[in-house]
Amino acid sequence: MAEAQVGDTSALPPVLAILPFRNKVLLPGAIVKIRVNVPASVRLIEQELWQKENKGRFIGVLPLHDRLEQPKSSGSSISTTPSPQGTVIKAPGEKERGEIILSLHSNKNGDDLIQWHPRGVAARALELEQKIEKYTGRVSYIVMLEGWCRFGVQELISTSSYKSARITQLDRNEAEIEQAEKDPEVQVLSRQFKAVAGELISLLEQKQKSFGRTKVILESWPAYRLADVFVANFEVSFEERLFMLDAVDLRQRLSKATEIVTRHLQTIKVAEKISSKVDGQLSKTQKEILRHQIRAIKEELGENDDDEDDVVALERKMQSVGMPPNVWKHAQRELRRLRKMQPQQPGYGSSRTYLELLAELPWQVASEEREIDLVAAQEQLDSEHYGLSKVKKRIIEYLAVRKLKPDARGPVLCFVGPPGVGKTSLASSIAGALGRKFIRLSLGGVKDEADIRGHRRTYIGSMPGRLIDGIKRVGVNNPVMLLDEIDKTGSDVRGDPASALLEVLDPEQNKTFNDHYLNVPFDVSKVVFVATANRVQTMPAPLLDRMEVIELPGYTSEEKLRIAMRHLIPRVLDQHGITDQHVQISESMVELMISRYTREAGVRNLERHIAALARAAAVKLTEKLQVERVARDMQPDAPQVIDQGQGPGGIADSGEVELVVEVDGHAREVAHASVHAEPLLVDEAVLEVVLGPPKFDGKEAAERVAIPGVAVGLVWTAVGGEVQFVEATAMLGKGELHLTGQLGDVIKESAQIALTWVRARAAELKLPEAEAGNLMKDRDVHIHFPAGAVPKDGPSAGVTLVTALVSLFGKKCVRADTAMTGEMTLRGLVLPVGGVKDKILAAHRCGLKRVILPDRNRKDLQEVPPAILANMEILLAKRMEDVLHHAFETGCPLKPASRL
Ligand SMILES: Nc1ncnc2c1ncn2[C@@H]1O[C@H](COP(=O)(O)OP(=O)(O)OP(=O)(O)O)[C@@H](O)[C@H]1O
Repeated sequence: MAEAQVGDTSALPPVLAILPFRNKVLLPGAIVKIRVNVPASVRLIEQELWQKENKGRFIGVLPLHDRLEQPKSSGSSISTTPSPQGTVIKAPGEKERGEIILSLHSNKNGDDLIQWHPRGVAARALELEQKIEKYTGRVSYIVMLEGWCRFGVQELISTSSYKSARITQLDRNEAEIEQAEKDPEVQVLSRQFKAVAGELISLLEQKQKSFGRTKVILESWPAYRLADVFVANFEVSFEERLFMLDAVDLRQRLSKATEIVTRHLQTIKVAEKISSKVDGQLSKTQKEILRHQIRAIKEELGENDDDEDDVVALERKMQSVGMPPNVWKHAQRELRRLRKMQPQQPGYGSSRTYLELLAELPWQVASEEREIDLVAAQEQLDSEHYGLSKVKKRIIEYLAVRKLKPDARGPVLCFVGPPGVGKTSLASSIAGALGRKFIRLSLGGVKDEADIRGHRRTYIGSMPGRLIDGIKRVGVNNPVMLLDEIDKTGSDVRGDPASALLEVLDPEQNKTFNDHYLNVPFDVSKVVFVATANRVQTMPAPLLDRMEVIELPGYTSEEKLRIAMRHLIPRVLDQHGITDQHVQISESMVELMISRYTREAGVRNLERHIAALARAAAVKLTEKLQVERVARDMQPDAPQVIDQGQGPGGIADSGEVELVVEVDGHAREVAHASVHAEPLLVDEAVLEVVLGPPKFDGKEAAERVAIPGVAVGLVWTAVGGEVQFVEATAMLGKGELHLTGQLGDVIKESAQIALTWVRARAAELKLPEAEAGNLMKDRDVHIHFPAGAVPKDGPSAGVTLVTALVSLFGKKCVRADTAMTGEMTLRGLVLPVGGVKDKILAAHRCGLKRVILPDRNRKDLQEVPPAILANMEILLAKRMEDVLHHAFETGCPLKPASRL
């Protein structure tokens, strides 16, 4: 026999024992688990279900209302029949559905009104479990009930134990259902219901991933049965459940179920939306809570740094600096990143430093440019610098152009000259004349492009380049920026700094200068660039091309004297807090300092020596102050007034009547002592004490060339010209040439040429016979360039080498006041050399009076200050014979080749 299915009404008895469901409804197909402990119901379960022979028996589950209002329906009728077993309540006829059977159900107060619903559901027990309380022995049951089919109550019979009802079966039999399902309306409604039910299942499946079985049921079960099951499983009101229970008509049931399921679906969707929002809010709140906790922990540990507040302050600062919009966007992105990080997190520090840089850069801040006053500028230049009239003229021209066209894209001024000639201070005077801030970037030794352009932030320890760093330090975007020692940048594997400089100096590109660290463009077009270099030869051509070179030659002794008297001494004394009342340096002493203590093109060392004298005077003054203090301390009885002549020692002579001991006592004490301190009178002895014995005495050349074999040459270095001695000596040997003094290849070759030339002309030069012979065969020649630690190279030592060798073998001394320079060919031609002006200045500094130059360097003499030319004898030579003719003290064996 086929097993009965839910809804199958064939096995239903006409009378069912009634289990009341208070305010609850069991629907067909639904499964509920209930605990039964009300005595009447317990008896029902025992008698109807617990007995073995009753297995599979149906009971009726009938909803029971609590204190419902009296139904308004006039058609409702209550019929209660007292019987020996109890009261019989007559239900209305089957047609009058929805009416309620009222019953008086007495509780303790005896006044509860309860109402039986006229329709219920027959149910079977799927599981049954008896529970007996341990102490009281009370019996209860756990019953799992399955709703089977709807019934209508015809008559409710109250017995002493529990109620039962005469019923009529309501759900249709199979044939009727088949018929009903053919109704197009039912079909549409079924489809609609299944569609929303399917949607609901899919949604729930996404959330719980365990609705596989439900889907199968959805596909295989008829819609009208599913409707009951779905509604049974939702939280719907009692009234709606009752409605479903009453909905025997399939159309009614399906449309109500569709409505309920749709509503449920909407509720789930809205709930999801809300919950996702709430989730977000929650996580924000959680973050806030975490932040509070971290702060509390830090406070507890005594590390209360208000990082968050700092970030807010940083943001505010960034807002106020007026970044361009694209930079501000970029900064905000970075700020968001920073906010997400903990201060301990790697990367926090670097991100913060980066943002601080963005906040500190002067995006909008500029020095207020004042109207350029050319007269004032000229006065300022004159007051700060002696001489240099050509340079000053060019600067004034430059300023004039800027005055007419402030954004003029003129070439970058580049001051070229030896150290200490005032390149840096001229640049700062330009800044003063323009009314702009001044910043100096030292580029000496910069080999890495990243030094100019910065390291990308991916590198650990990355930094902005010097340019951006300088702009940050100076705090304005239009300073005068000095690119100091621009010739000392060199390129290697780390890139070419010069190419980065090109971008900086190019007016087309520097509007959007891109520092690798900064990673956003910065406009450096308003910066006025000025460069300095010691020499132009080493500068890359494209860089040089963008500059206007202004040469600053070294100073003559006379100029140095003027500079010292007018500028250096007053400035240095002021820097040391003293005046010319404390130290007196006469012109003759400055001259001594220039000639005996310095050998430089500029005035840097001279300034240093003056500073040493100023320090000595300061010490003297301080000592005097101390003496006065000791003296005062020794007079406890005279705290207010020191009478003239009463005080011990120096105080008695001071003529002072006031003892100063107030708040600003020190300043007044200094002033007091100042007036009466003996000035330090600088004389030769003081110079020796303070500066040490003279480094140069002017006799050096005379002493060194006193032996044959020594000649004085002139060389050129990056820091200007220098005097260089060449020493040659001969000894028994195999005719070899030895060279020492850290010489380069070119200078070694020059020595070889010189020796060959002398050997070839031994007879012509009338060198002593024996010497000439030995020179050819068994003599080794050693040529040494003193200052062996300094590398030397270049061709211009040629004539000096020949002169030294001729002196050696001719046993004649070279004139002590003569220096020479020039490259020499094997045939004896003297070729021009570079750096003539610097070389002549060097000779002048060393007290040499005569300079022998290649004839073809004649034009270079125009560059030499006339004051120097006036004091020196310049001799020009076309051939080696001319040089030798000029060089020797006691006449040269060779006749000069040309008339000079
Ligand atoms: N013509 C001058 N008049 C007054 N002072 C001068 C003059 N020339 C140089 N000085 C002073 O000499 C000192 C050195 O000058 P500065 O530093 O400008 O030299 P520099 O040429 O820039 O040297 P470097 O190449 O080493 O940087 C400064 O104190 C400067 O004021």
